Amino acid sequence: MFRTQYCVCRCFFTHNYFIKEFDLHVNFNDRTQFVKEYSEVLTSRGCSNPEQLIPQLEQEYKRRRNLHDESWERRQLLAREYKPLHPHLYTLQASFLDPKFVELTQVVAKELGQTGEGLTKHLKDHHQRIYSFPVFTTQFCHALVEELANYEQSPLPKARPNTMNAYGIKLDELGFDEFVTRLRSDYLTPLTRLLYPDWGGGQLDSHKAFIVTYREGQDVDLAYHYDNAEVTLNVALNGDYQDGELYFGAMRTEEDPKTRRLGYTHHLARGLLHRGQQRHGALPITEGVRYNLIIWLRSSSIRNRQCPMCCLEPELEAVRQGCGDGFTITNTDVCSAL
Ligand SMILES: O=C(O)CCC(=O)C(=O)O
Ligand SMILES: [Fe+2]
Repeated sequence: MFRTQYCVCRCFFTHNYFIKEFDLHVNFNDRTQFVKEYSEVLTSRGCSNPEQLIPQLEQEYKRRRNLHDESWERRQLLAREYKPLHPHLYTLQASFLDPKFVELTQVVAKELGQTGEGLTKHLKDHHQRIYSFPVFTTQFCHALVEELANYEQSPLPKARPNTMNAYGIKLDELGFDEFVTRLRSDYLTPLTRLLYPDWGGGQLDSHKAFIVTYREGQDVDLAYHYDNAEVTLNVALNGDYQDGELYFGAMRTEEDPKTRRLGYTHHLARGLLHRGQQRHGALPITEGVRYNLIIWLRSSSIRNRQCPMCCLEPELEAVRQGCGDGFTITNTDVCSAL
């Protein structure tokens, strides 16, 4: 018997620590390495004493070490204690989806190909392999935002969605795991198989799904970055805010001239697909609150060969619960083989 275990790459514990005040990603092994490697650049960005940043880096290390176990515990707690405002939202139904999205995925699944009318009618090509299309009905988006606000206002614990966005909601913890898995396998995979075959688009086997929120007094923008994903879906869940556009640059492995950025304005209920390794960021909102659903779509067939964060062959560490960062190892299960 073979057993697949989900893993993280060990670089998660040492790489890509984001220092928001100085808009800098750093690697952190220990004090000496950090001071030696980053003092100069931090000083040039106005940091008077780089050593003062060490406690926050040590705290982030601890958060990362305990992340998967603590996340699993929060998930159990929320399942017991959280009272959903709209319980029906938690099971994906075709009626939540824009009929144009359903048609689009059916056209693609039937392999009518790139020239099929349903494809060109509903899928907008923004160049650089970035595509947008309708995803949900506006009624569904309104109800989901009400649900999210209900949870935000509850006294129950909330985790930051990822290492850069400090505010938002991890959807697996709130009970949306089945929902996102069905969305991924029944609707998104036909599209990603066609559009990103070279990024494992036909072999997506896990995801990390979260809501990012931007509001005055919390995060209002997001620094330029790449995702821990092969392909990313980003859906706008509301429209009552000002500004907050996305901008895209070059792929992570390519030179990135600042002059060649592609802008994108979110539209309520519309989704955007892009390669996770294409650099992007979000400009500040100037009014209101912005809620977006982000799904980092992952393919172990791609990432088991090269980690998208350290760019090396991943050094795997199994997680006890959940899907880790979507890497896998397959073990022979000795007990069941006996
Ligand atoms: O703010 C957005 O719409 C983009 C968020 C994003 O890029 C991310 O969370 O990885
Ligand atoms: Fe991103």
